[in-house]
Amino acid sequence: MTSLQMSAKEEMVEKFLDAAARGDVVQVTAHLAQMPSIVNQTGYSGWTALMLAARNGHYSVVEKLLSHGCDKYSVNSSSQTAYDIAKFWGHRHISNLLGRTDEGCQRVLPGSEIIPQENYFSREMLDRLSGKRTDKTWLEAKHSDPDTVYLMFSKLSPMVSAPQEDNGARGETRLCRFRYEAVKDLLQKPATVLIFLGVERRKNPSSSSSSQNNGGTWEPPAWFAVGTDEDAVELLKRCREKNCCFPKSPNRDLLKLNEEEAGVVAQARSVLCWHSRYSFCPTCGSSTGLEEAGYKRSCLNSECRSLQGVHNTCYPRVDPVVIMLVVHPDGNQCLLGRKKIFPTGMFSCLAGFVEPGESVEEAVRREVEEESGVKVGPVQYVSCQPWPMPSSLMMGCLAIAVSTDISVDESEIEEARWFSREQVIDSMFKGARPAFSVPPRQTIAHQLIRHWIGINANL
Ligand SMILES: NC(=O)C1=CN([C@@H]2O[C@H](COP(=O)(O)OP(=O)(O)OC[C@H]3O[C@@H](n4cnc5c(N)ncnc54)[C@H](O)[C@@H]3O)[C@@H](O)[C@H]2O)C=CC1
Ligand SMILES: [Mg+2]
Ligand SMILES: [Mg+2]
Ligand SMILES: [Mg+2]
Ligand SMILES: [Zn+2]
Repeated sequence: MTSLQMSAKEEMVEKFLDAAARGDVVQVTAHLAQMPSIVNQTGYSGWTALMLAARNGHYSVVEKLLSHGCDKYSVNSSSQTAYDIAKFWGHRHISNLLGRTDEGCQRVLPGSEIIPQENYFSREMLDRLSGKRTDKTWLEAKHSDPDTVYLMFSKLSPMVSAPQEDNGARGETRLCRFRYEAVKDLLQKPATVLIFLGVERRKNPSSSSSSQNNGGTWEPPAWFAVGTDEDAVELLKRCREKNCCFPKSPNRDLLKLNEEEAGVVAQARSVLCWHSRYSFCPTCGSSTGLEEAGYKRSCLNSECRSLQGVHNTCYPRVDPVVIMLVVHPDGNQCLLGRKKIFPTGMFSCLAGFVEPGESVEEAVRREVEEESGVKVGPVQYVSCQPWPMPSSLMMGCLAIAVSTDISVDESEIEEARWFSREQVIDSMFKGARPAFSVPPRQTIAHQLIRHWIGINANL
């Protein structure tokens, strides 16, 4: 290309940008017809036609540019999108238009089809066999089966054998497993809650297993959770393993189990938490009784409305929560926040409960805007994590910001910041001077951040 052609092209770009800034939709259309690739060009100011039209409130030019595939996520030298500019200058109709959801994931997150890692607490080691929950004969036979495994919970905490920290041992924290003989007295007590968790998924009997059903075929061992109010010190005496305890801090101690046992605990703990909170019927206040091997609680008042039809008060709760890594429109920064209760220096993904009648995508947009003031456009689901404190289901998403100014909701978030990809990599892989610390690897927050780095690494 000669210098004369270059300047002719530059001249055309400047004329196009000028038309957009003046709101001359006829001229803008003519330029786009003559040279479609002009749509995302920037002039000397580093602003696109969309930014200029947004600055001056020219709605029809903005519409025209968007209809020609203009990139609404590009940023000027101050990291502002056209959305930011329209909002700053008070052109609400334009910021609403630019804030609408549509395409955009592929541009900001190319390669986002990468399969995410499995999350902690999500592994299903047991087959839940929900059909057996109403089969009393089968369940009773399993109770006394010598292969059946019982897990013991006190105050919603499972008995574990923990490695001794003082002598530097680095063993694994493991669930203590009991046989029928060691718990049968507890099963007779009215306050005990017994939950059928499922049967092991393994297909072949090990040499020590002898469990058979009535037809004589081998069946994999069944697992139950026992929730009891008995004295914890006395309960610990029942176990032959060393260093047993009921950990005090679920948020910290339950993250030390292996993946398989963590999955079983996620199931057992959430159901036990629900029983501990639903002793009385939320509809009429009468006492409730346990049914279906621990998966139902029904009101004992025969007149109660909750006994007609399907009532969600009768079944264990799952509370949906959205958790999202918000990606800057430039694709190279992400938004992380910290709550006051976080350890010093730790930043994590924003999160919040889904409200009734709300989609996952809308919950992501609402929570991000409430907590950080940042507006989100496209939302992409990545993976989820059961979080048994007490019964959240964390739905992990990547979300693309359409605005970049931060204004935190101080009642919930102490600080929120954009971190560059380099800062995130440095913090995650313990670089020389990490800007912050990341949440532990067992959290979906950690995995979402890692997932985003993985996507970017493919650029
Ligand atoms: N696994 C992970 O990586 C992470 C897990 N989490 C979990 O997500 C949950 C939700 O995140 P937040 O930012 O606290 O939510 P949030 O931003 O919605 O604010 C929490 C507030 O929402 C209200 N709320 C609405 N529905 C509720 C419900 N069903 N249960 C309890 N409170 C409810 C309460 O006033 C509560 O204080 C947390 O409880 C936490 O356990 C949060 C961040 C990371
Ligand atoms: Mg919130
Ligand atoms: Mg929150
Ligand atoms: Mg909320
Ligand atoms: Zn009732």
